Amino acid sequence: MDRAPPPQPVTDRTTEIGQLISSYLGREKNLEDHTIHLLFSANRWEHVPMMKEKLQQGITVVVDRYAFSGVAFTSAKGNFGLDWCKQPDVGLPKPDLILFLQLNPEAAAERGNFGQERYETSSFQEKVLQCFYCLMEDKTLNWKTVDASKSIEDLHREIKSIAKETMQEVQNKPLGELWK
Ligand SMILES: Nc1ncnc2c1ncn2[C@@H]1O[C@H](COP(=O)(O)OP(=O)(O)O)[C@@H](O)[C@H]1O
Ligand SMILES: Cc1cn([C@H]2C[C@H](O)[C@@H](COP(=O)(O)OP(=O)(O)O)O2)c(=O)[nH]c1=O
Ligand SMILES: [Mg+2]
Repeated sequence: MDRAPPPQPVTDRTTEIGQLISSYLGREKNLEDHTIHLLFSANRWEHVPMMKEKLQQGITVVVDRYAFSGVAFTSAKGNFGLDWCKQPDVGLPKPDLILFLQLNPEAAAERGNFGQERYETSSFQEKVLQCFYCLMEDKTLNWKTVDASKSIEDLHREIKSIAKETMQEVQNKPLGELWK
């Protein structure tokens, strides 16, 4: 059996920055668009020492969303250049694999937990999706798309297999820096 630690979510809503983000997403607090973008990035940077420590110990780090959501969500607002959006996250630990779980919006809506928070509207999500497609054109990153309409068990099996393959491939490679 694998004894991997539980995945670390990044948006971590427990830090002071995370609490600001959480109240913004819950519409309790309004923040200017540049400000929230930088807070999301800061919330990643505050985890970098811990991530590097784990990686140095040979632990595989699994991150939910990461800088790609940062760029996709802010650039979907329409008044931000892609370069500006990427800049605060330049130099973060570079992922060896980025899994994009593809699911059509109707199926996603049926799964519940949709529509409460800021950004959770179909029209905005459609713009975010286009921004993700744009990010996926970057061939210096190892994007893999998986079909998320499968059952949790089948999806788990597929992801585990891709992850194991990647772990083999990169075990002797140095850690890279994102977008550098
Ligand atoms: N492959 C799957 N098949 C069926 N239901 C799923 C699958 N993956 C997630 N779910 C369910 O869909 C809901 C939303 O999933 P989640 O991963 O939390 O999405 P998000 O991060 O986009 O909010 C949860 O109730 C979860 O149990
Ligand atoms: C990580 C990140 C998420 N987001 C958005 C995507 C989500 O709408 C929201 C919260 O993300 P998250 O806390 O990962 O929740 P979930 O995946 O369960 O919806 O914040 C950004 O706008 N920028 C970011 O840098
Ligand atoms: Mg999520």
